[in-house]
Amino acid sequence: MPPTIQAHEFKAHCRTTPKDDEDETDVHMRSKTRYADGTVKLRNPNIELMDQDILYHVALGSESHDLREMFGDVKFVCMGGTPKRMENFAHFIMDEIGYKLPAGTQLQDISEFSYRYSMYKVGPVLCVSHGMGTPSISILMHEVIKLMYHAKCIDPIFIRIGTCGGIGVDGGTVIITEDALDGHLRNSHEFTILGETVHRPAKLDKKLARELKSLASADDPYDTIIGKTLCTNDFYEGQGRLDGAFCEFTETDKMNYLEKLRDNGVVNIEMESTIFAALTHHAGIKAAVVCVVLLNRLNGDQVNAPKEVINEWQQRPQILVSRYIRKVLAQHGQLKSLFGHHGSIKSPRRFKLVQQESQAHD
Ligand SMILES: O=P(O)(O)O[C@@H]1C[C@H](O)[C@@H](CO)O1
Ligand SMILES: O=c1cc[nH]c(=O)[nH]1
Repeated sequence: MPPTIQAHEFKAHCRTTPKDDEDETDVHMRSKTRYADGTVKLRNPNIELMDQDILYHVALGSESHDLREMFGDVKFVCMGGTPKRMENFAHFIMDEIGYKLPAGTQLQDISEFSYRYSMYKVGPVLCVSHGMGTPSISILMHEVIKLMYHAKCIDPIFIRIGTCGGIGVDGGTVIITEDALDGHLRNSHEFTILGETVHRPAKLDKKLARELKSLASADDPYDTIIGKTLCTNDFYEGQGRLDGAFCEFTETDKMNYLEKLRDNGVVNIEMESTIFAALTHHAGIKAAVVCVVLLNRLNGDQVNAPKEVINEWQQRPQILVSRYIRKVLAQHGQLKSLFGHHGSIKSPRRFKLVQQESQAHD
């Protein structure tokens, strides 16, 4: 049984959140979120007092599984909305980093029996689906951050691979988030904890964003840009769409709003970036968000690109992230088979074959 913790003790333990306008230096943050050997330290003293920690929504537990043995080598946690995208990414990254599964085995959905999220592990890369919106990704992230702690992972890097609507940006463009903004254009995420409003900075790693951008190739038949991302709690009214079940504003209101976003440097809209940035920053985890644009919202609301086109677009953030993973592994002499110089990519055609294979296994 977990120990009982008095409310005032709990508050004293947990009230480490900086105020709105405060920030923490990297050194201060590191001492809060890392042990001396670089393994993840939780900002919650209750967990280590518990006999076991059940990561219910990913169907894992600190006593039922040897989490250190299973996940201790994880360096990159890649997440995206759908189970299929993350399964495809797992197959793709396996090929890209030359990772070989033990003979006679195939990739398995580790969280299959949670019936909530999907999780695949390819050597140092964990590929997890997070569902749609803040509540879904928030639950997943608490459990995955705890997983990093139980597994004693060293300095893991989290990357969200998503889709979004563009503001003055065409479908197929890849956008790396510079700052994640909430619906009030604040660079923070608003939590309600014990009935109180708490803001945590929605900070992503700027250096990582620049590094990802540097891996875009002049030969890519699409643009890769960096900009601000608006995060909303809804796809329809929350993103100023006229085509939801309800709409109580005019097209002019909508366009004025989108123009205002553009004037504030917002280039895309999605639904997870502020919570993703806030939780990773609070955990001292380096993180980035890379999304592909499905439509230019200045031209409409409906996602009407053909399925095959959308499928090809969704591979683009994955290609960029795989270049980054390959580069880091190569720097550490951990790339099992190097094909071409680091940062080079396989052709999209080859990726398609990998996807078809994985679909054939469905
Ligand atoms: O990662 P995905 O493609 O799920 O991200 C965006 C934001 C919402 O989750 C969803 C809305 O269609 O797509
Ligand atoms: O317009 C869009 C497209 C994808 N995801 C979003 O949240 N919005």
